[in-house]
Amino acid sequence: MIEQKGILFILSGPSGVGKGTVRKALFEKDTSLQYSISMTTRDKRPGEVEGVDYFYRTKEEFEEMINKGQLLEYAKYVNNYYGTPRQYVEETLEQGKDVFLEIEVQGALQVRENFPEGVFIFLCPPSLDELKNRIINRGTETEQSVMNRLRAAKDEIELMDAYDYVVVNDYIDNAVDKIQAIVASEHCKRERVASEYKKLLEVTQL
Ligand SMILES: Nc1ncnc2c1ncn2[C@@H]1O[C@H](COP(=O)(O)OP(=O)(O)OP(=O)(O)O)[C@@H](O)[C@H]1O
Ligand SMILES: Nc1nc2c(ncn2[C@@H]2O[C@H](COP(=O)(O)O)[C@@H](O)[C@H]2O)c(=O)[nH]1
Repeated sequence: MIEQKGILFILSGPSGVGKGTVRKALFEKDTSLQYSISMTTRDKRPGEVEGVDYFYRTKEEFEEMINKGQLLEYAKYVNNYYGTPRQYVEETLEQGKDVFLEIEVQGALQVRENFPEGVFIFLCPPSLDELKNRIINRGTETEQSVMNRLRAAKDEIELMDAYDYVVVNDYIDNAVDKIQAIVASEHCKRERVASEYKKLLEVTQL
């Protein structure tokens, strides 16, 4: 019997495009996905909860995790560190469960190096004007932070060709449906490969 590992899905895209909103709506429909909670050095926003939205750490604590190799990927994004704790992802995949990362683009490209078999999805805004409106209307960022995030967004959007899928977040439900279809299709692909492999093993044992 061949044990199947889980699939690693990476949802990435510029700040404010709607990754968190789409991920939460997706998780209401698909309860088989496991969300990997990131670590960050940024300040907690009102309403955010330790261990739910992020693990909030000091710069020193974060750098210690980097030095101990405890992060699967990390990036410095607009003056703060963000990273994915390695242990949770590796153990959950080993248990055969799918893991879902929601991270920015530099980090996604690092994951690509270590997990080329991951499924990389770029969430794209309908336009840069709409992206700007979404970040501003969310009301979490200073004017300076909005500018920094939009500057980063232009570089990030240029890298969308490095992804397996591009989903435009025009309407939340549309984006969720498309990501659900990607998840289902990736499962079909892996099952087909596993069944071909099983047949090959049976033939070679004859
Ligand atoms: N399809 C959509 N149409 C209109 N507004 C949207 C849509 N998707 C998300 N939003 C809104 O855009 C804002 C930014 O969304 P969200 O916080 O989910 O983005 P994000 O990509 O996770 O941002 P960050 O990377 O900074 O965490 C929120 O106010 C959210 O309600
Ligand atoms: N490389 C990583 N990026 C991450 C991670 N967790 C979140 N993020 C991304 O950072 C920006 C800013 O987030 P915000 O919460 O301050 O708005 C955004 O694009 C997130 O998706 C991570 O573990 N690694």
